[in-house]
Amino acid sequence: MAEIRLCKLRHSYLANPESDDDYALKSVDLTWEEGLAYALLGPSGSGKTTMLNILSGLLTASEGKVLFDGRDVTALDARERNIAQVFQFPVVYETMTVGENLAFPLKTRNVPVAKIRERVGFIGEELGLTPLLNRKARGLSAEQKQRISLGRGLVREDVSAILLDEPLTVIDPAEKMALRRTLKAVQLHLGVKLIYVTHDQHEAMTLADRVVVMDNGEVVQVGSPEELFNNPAHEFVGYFIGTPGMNFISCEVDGDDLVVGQSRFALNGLSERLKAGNKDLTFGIRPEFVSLRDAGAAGTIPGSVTKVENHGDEQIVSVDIGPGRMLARVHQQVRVQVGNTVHLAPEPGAIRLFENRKRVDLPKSAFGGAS
Ligand SMILES: Nc1ncnc2c1ncn2[C@@H]1O[C@H](COP(=O)(O)OP(=O)(O)OP(=O)(O)O)[C@@H](O)[C@H]1O
Repeated sequence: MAEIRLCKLRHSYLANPESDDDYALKSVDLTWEEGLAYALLGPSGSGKTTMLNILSGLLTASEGKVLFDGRDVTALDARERNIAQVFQFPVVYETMTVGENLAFPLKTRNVPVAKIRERVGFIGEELGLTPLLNRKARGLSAEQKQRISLGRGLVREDVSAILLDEPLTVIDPAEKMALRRTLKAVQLHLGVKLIYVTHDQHEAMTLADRVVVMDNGEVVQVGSPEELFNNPAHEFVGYFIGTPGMNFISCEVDGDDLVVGQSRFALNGLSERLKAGNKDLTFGIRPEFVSLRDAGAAGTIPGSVTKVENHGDEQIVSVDIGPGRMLARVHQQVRVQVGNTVHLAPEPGAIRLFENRKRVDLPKSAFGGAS
């Protein structure tokens, strides 16, 4: 399986682009490693499909190169790149049997009959299609048809990567989980590079080894699901990943402290460095790492509860702390009501600081208690 590199890639759908705003993709440099499952995650219009189509060869980028194992394939079409693509709507031949559908990409490449039989049997088994091999595709469910689409890509031993563009969109909710599990199992078993486009963070986080987060035509961060959750490189990632997303509160440096709402956090000698830069600082903490205290203490921020949302065994508590709102995700047994005054205690090791929306690299011991 090939390593894929995108070098200085830019794409505009306009004939004469003038500013950055005219580009659907703005300068992307990215390496897709062998054998890993990737999710391409971002909101609508962020450039995911554009990137996928450039990878597959359906679209030629306005600028830049696509390299497969160092070979320049920028000018080659999808077939010459050995890329298989699975779209939102399954692409199957309705009048053919499932087995004939799976065999089709091999027949058109004149693969010997015995080999075709072997590969169709193998892939049918991998995708749970064996009992359906002799059935006509017509009348099968969308989920079964999407398995066939996937199988038509996987059946070729020389396939460089399988690109999937929101493949679960038309699948019945009850069947989504099963297909996602099959995808993950097949990817692990066959070691094929999988690139999966989605705007659903849950899908991305459960399926991928690496998530490529896109916003407004740019790659904002590439990382494992854990990295994106624990160390978002950019406020957008902190906000987009997580349910609910990360809390962001505007803050400032005063003397040796970081001031957040009415609280001061000792910065352990880092204030000079932060003062030296631009002052657009944001304090970030995930709701999962905020607990509630009845009384003020070092390391807490006072505020007034404005909303309590019940989520089964947990509740999301919304607290007005003056310069903004902070959410805490706490256990159902924590007793809290709208109007209560609470003291929010962010876990010091989980506090992140952002300067001009980008995360500041700080040692874990950066934050002391509040005073
Ligand atoms: N064929 C096209 N012609 C002109 N503009 C296009 C075309 N396809 C996409 N765009 C524009 O390029 C930008 C990126 O679109 P793209 O479809 O790549 O985003 P996306 O993240 O895949 O969004 P979605 O999740 O809605 O499919 C958008 O502003 C979109 O309007």
